[in-house]
Amino acid sequence: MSNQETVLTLPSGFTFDYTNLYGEGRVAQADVTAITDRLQSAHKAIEHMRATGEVRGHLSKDGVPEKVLFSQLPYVQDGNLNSPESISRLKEFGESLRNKVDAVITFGIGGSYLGNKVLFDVHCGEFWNSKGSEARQGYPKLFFSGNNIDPRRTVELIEQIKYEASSKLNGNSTRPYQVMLVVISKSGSTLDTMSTFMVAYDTLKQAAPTIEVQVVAVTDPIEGAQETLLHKLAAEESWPIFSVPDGVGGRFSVFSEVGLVTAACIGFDIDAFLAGARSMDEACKTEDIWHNPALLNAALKYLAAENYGRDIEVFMPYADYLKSVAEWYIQLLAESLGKRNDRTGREVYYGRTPIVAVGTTDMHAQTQQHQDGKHDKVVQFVQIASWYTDPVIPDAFPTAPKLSEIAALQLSQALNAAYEANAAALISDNRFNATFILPILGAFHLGELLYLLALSVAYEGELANVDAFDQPGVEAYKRLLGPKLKTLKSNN
Ligand SMILES: O=P(O)(O)OC[C@H]1O[C@H](O)[C@H](O)[C@@H](O)[C@@H]1O
Repeated sequence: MSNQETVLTLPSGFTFDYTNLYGEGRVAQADVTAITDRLQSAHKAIEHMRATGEVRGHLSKDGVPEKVLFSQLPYVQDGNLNSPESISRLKEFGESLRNKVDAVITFGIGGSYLGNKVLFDVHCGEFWNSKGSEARQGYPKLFFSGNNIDPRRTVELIEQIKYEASSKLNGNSTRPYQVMLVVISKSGSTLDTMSTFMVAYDTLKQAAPTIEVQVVAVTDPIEGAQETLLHKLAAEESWPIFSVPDGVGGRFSVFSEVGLVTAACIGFDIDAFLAGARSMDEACKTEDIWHNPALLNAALKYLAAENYGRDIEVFMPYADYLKSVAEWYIQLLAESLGKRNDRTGREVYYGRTPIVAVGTTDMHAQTQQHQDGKHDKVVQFVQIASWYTDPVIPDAFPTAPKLSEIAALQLSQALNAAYEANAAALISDNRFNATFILPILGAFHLGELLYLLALSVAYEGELANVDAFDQPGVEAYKRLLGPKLKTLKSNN
């Protein structure tokens, strides 16, 4: 098989290069041919999911049939979860913060955090909060909390906000420092999120009049007997509410108001992001596996695990600001596919253990294991084809020949050479790897990438016959944790 046939490039330029995953000694043509019928059934099942929201065998936490609606999110239409009206409301919300709100703290964990962090990293980078308001185009600083119950960081974040509110950093402003707490929880009562939120809310409220606190809630909008605690609280306190819609699990919610609220707070291009997701969804409507990136990715990873024992997936972008995509993917892969039972109830212990890595960073840390450890991994690279800024390495020390050797190269050339060398070294010992290539690092291609991965696990759930949309395993510790907290409180 020639190289050309193992690279799938979409009209947008988004590319899936699976040269080092498919062919002689790798996942073979015969492996794919052997599951032709199952690929077709998987495709039909996903078409059915798109059209109706129904996924065979999927039950909610309460054991009742539940729709799966994430594939509707890229389509902004009246009557859809994302409608022209809801998107306008988000944009107006974002605009209303400009030059008015100094800092936003979003509280959330799992699906209520990971996607938001991706949008923040890609749009804002590392230094957003150190920039002046003008460089942020009037959008607020943005901090994350609730992603752990860490006492030290929680206190340090609050101290930082108080420090920022001091007149020195507040541009000697006479008005109070405006802080917006965005509390995100689908279930509305997650310990990590709510405990840190309550600490911050209470402490920052006490800093009045130097600090003024507003709260926005993002939660399941359902009312009545099943209303979430956060929804009830928001209604009582008159906090604005955005929705984590029914049928959209946390790990798929970056395309819903969960991710889009954060996007609005920082001026991230919501339209381009959803357009990218939409464009990927369109590309994945063909049943021809060789032209459908999500089906192809799912099939190759499934076969690599089942037929070749490659049941660890190292997700390794060559870009600092995509590390959070790897972290987001951890939850997506682990909660969707890590299943004890298949849909018939048979014990299968399915799934691939996800690992976060970053190139080139982890070439100096993990690569030893990838190259010489067990043959049990697929390394999934992500590469950026073209960078907005790309300095040339200067010949700063001409008397040092070793350094002069790399002078005149652009940083991206050095980065790409390192990636290519890593991929080639791995495959030279039959260590499976594949690469997603984004033409540039921006909202559209990010939407393509995240949506591809989300749809891919939906396909793989079908191939492995597991429910990709539940997470019963996380209930085990929760059943122990609740009583533990009660005992602690009664002993205090
Ligand atoms: O959004 P929340 O209801 O607060 O849930 C946050 C997270 O909680 C649990 O850990 C679930 O396993 C995750 O799927 C979820 O994303």
